[in-house]
Amino acid sequence: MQSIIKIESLSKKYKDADQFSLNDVSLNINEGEIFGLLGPNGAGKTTLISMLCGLVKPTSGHFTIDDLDYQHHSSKIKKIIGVVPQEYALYPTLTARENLHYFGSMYGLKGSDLKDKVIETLDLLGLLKFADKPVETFSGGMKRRVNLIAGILHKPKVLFLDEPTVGVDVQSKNAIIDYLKVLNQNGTSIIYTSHHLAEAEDFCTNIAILDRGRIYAKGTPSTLINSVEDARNLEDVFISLTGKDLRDAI
Ligand SMILES: Nc1ncnc2c1ncn2[C@@H]1O[C@H](COP(=O)(O)OP(=O)(O)OP(=O)(O)O)[C@@H](O)[C@H]1O
Repeated sequence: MQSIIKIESLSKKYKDADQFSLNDVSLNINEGEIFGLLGPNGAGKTTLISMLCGLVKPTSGHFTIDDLDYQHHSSKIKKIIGVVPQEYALYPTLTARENLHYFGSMYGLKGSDLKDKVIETLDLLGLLKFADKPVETFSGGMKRRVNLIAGILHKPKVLFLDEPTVGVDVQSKNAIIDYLKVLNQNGTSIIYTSHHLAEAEDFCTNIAILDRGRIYAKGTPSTLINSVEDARNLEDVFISLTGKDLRDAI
């Protein structure tokens, strides 16, 4: 299988921080995968995704996306990736349609291509009848779905999602996961973070468990479960690897 992302010894130490938030991480992600980055609060998941999306500069190390070196081809990389951030990246007073036309045009879409794509995806995610309502009137689950559409209008080859189902009800979660599965079947490689271990167990083809800026384990969900004695599910693996201590820190 062909690698879509190759990460070599990637590290990040934020300005004025005492410790590395990501420490010497190396990882290969294959084309066509749904790859889950799991870990406790503060493990380094957002830091890793933010570096891969070009939002945070690595302190050291190297990575390529679709064989494009991030140091020399960042603008080419930006064209082939989609990013769905943890925080809503939407204009609250604009309608869903206006928000999506704005984000689509930023990716170079225009005319009937953009108009039709917005209608099609709003419909697929159950939002077409709310297309002309301001996003500030939407529930959390509806905002999450618009946030997702904003990241995929340009049909990215690689899609990064940071906790795409946080704070939503089961119905919205299922709509989001089902839509992501369709995107993946149509050729988009997916890298996502989540705290929903049962969701990740069902959804991901491969998983890396991070803690304290390092990768503790990686493999398919079933390989990881079989590698830990008496583990019944991914949550047992997670607790066995990362322990029960709270990760409160400021
Ligand atoms: N801009 C920043 N400046 C300084 N430290 C930061 C910054 N962003 C994150 N950190 C620190 O880096 C570490 C990793 O944070 P990160 O947000 O990547 O973890 P995470 O696994 O995504 O956590 P969560 O599950 O809570 O979202 C934490 O200790 C955090 O406090």
